[in-house]
Amino acid sequence: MSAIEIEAVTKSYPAGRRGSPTPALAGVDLRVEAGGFVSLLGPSGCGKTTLLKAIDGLVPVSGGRIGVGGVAVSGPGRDRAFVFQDFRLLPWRTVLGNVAFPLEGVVRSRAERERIAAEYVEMVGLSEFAGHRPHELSGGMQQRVGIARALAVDPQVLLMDEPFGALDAQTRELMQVELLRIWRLTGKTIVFVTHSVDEALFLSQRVAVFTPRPGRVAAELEVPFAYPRDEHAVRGDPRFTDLRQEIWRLLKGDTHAFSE
Ligand SMILES: Nc1ncnc2c1ncn2[C@@H]1O[C@H](COP(=O)(O)OP(=O)(O)OP(=O)(O)O)[C@@H](O)[C@H]1O
Repeated sequence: MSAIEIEAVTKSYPAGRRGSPTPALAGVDLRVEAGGFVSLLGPSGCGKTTLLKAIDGLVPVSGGRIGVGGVAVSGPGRDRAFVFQDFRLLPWRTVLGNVAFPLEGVVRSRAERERIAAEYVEMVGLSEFAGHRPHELSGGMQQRVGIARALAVDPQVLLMDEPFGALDAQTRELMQVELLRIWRLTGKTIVFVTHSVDEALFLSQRVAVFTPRPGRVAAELEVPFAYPRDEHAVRGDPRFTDLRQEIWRLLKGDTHAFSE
């Protein structure tokens, strides 16, 4: 069964006081199977974040339909959680307090909230830092907190918007390996927005390449490497090079790929 079904989704942002409406999405069709890992790649401004927010129910679509777990999305819900590029942690709260935050209003007992939060803090390898505040952590550690916070409500779907975009190259690679470990451990469905072709190919089972704005899916490519993936083996595989070239060809606007 598909966890996420996106059918003919369009989105146009209303005109500001002087401008005209901005068409952001122009008929997106995409399915993500339960437990699947799909990356969205596309030129800047093609509507990737808009689509992710629409799946989260933060942005209403103008047309078409989005279903999650067989239910039409009409607003945010605990079956979906968002991971932001800029972490968005509460600076006055500890690591444990940040991860426990989304459980407020869901789990009555504070002790129980902290028990659940501690479980996810451990999952992302930060138990030692549970009492630290965000400013005492590196960027990679802060994003681990962001991931633990997203997992804390036990969502079906993780929506990740360039989550490693603000990290240095070495930390980014470590976080990619870490994310695959967590994905395999939890079985979540992941939709992952990135600007990095290599990151999309290393992480996901499928890559959806978008057209320039207003975006729609120009092509979907299956990534054939078995998990657990070894970075050096993947990068050294001739199929990696072929897929990489194919994606770059699409991103550079191969007219045939972008025509109807
Ligand atoms: N709240 C908004 N109001 C008006 N226009 C918006 C709003 N949010 C996004 N847009 C416009 O919609 C289009 C798609 O934006 P979006 O952020 O979804 O693209 P993106 O593919 O995620 O871009 P990037 O890769 O640069 O992050 C852009 O032209 C953007 O200016």
